[in-house]
Amino acid sequence: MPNDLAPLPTRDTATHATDARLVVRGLAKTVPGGRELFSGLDLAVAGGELVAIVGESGTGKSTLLNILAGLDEADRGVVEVGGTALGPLDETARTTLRRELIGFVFQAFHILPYLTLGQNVALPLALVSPDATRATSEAERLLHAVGLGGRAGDYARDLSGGELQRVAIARALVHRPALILADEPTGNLDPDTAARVLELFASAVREGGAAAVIVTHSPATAAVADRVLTLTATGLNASDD
Ligand SMILES: Nc1ncnc2c1ncn2[C@@H]1O[C@H](COP(=O)(O)OP(=O)(O)OP(=O)(O)O)[C@@H](O)[C@H]1O
Repeated sequence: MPNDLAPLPTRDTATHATDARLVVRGLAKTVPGGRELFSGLDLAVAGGELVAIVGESGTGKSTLLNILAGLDEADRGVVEVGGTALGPLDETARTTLRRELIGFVFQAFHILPYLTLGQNVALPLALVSPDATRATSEAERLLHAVGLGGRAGDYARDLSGGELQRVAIARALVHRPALILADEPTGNLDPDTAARVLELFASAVREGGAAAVIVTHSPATAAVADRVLTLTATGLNASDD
């Protein structure tokens, strides 16, 4: 599949020893009340690699995803996406980076109810590419892939929770982001649909060369990942199973 999106920002080779699309170093976060969610967390995710993060409720998985997205701040540490450190960026530059380099499947990143499914899915690509025809056709292709072929003209306000989740997955993939962040991406789907959508998600990540981080409680979702890491107060640990 062609990819004529803008090139990733130039990498500072002096500080990047790997080809990781996502690099996290020494991340620390203490929440009000004094509880430490993580202390000195390190993570590198390569292009085409899918990492699942699991862990008990309240260990900070969603908070970590928000920090990786530049939506929340760590107390210490560095997050680099596509070779660019988020910390020094102002809010405008962070928004631009998020738009160009990150695809989200978050509950909070709502599908817009008064746009059609096609418009919702095309939006991230339309924002970074002048080729509206391509954005429309890519959106239709991805809607078909998530089982919503022929529904591009329907309004998002009329969809079920599981249908909306599939639209969110299509929307996260459409602009071929460097990094895909997903929070329980199949949480509202029946097992068969979840398996199909996960398969699409995993092959889009591998073929498109994105780095993907998925937070999940679902063993079936974790099973498609290349690495499963468990978040505890001491950091991210490789899972035994
Ligand atoms: N800004 C904040 N102020 C106070 N507490 C916070 C803040 N952000 C996160 N927390 C707390 O940090 C903990 C981690 O929350 P988070 O939602 O990241 O956990 P999680 O591992 O994703 O949990 P779950 O699996 O239940 O979704 C929770 O106890 C939450 O209340």
